[in-house]
Amino acid sequence: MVIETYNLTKKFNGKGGFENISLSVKEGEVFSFLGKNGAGKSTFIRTLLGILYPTSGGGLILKKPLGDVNVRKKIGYLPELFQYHNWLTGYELLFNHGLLYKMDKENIKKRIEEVLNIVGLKGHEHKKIKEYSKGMKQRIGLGCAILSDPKLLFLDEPTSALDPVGRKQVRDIIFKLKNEGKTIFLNTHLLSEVELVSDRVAILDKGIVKEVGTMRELMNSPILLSIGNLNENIINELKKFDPTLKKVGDKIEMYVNDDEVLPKIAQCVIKNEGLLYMMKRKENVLEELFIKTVGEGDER
Ligand SMILES: Nc1ncnc2c1ncn2[C@@H]1O[C@H](COP(=O)(O)OP(=O)(O)OP(=O)(O)O)[C@@H](O)[C@H]1O
Repeated sequence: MVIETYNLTKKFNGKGGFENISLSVKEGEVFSFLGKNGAGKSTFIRTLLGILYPTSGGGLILKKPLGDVNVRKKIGYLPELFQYHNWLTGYELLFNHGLLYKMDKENIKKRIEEVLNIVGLKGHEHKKIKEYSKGMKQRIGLGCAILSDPKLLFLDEPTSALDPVGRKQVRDIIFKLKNEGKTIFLNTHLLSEVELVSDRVAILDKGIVKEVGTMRELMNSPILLSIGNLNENIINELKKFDPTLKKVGDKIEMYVNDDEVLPKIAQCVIKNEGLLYMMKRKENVLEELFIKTVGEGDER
């Protein structure tokens, strides 16, 4: 495991923060922490990084106790609302970041070239950051986070402030990093991001983990089929797969939860000369689960 926590709790004078979080993150996975504003996501990352001292409980990062100074060099962190040094060029920002990591100068120069390609800023590195768009600023922030080639990356709301194009660019970088074998811990409140990039998700509500699982476990999304050219035989046979199937116009609509039955349904449709008009997963399942879990009330 790359991250393990045991009943980890951080409170501020008994309030806010998060409590009793026990979870583990495997090497190479994208693990997303999903929660409303104020749920405790940033406090959790900051506690894992050793910036905040836990109130109780503990954990391991890259097999070392939280706060271990040597581990910090192997971790990349893109904080929420990263403060950019607007007067520097992208290149200068990356270079200074490398010096902070105590990398040697030749290595920094070599790594900057790689990082500029990964974050898609090659050709823009000598512009001042004040001339960068929001998306470019977020990508140079990501560049800083990956400069030391860390095994583990913490990204705190990396796409919240971006337009759809900027979001896609950041998402593509996350995929690239995942393909390189990095482990990524992502904080977000954007459900669409979670659906697209995560292997596993935890839903955090007022500091408490309410759900955790793979996307498939959490979404367990039924599949909707619409079938026409009906006769009594086909309806009776399809009822075995979904006893609650409904007639809608001249077609039937039915739901199944298990992909394994799809070939059997296909055989039944073909045998009875039915016509398959639609087959799709039910949408917004994660949104429904999220709202059910955290409620529609205001943040705390
Ligand atoms: N330094 C602090 N002192 C006191 N309370 C704090 C401190 N930092 C966070 N909190 C409180 O802890 C709770 C969790 O805050 P946190 O910033 O971790 O939430 P979040 O899920 O990251 O939200 P957001 O998406 O708005 O950043 C909030 O109630 C917040 O007010």
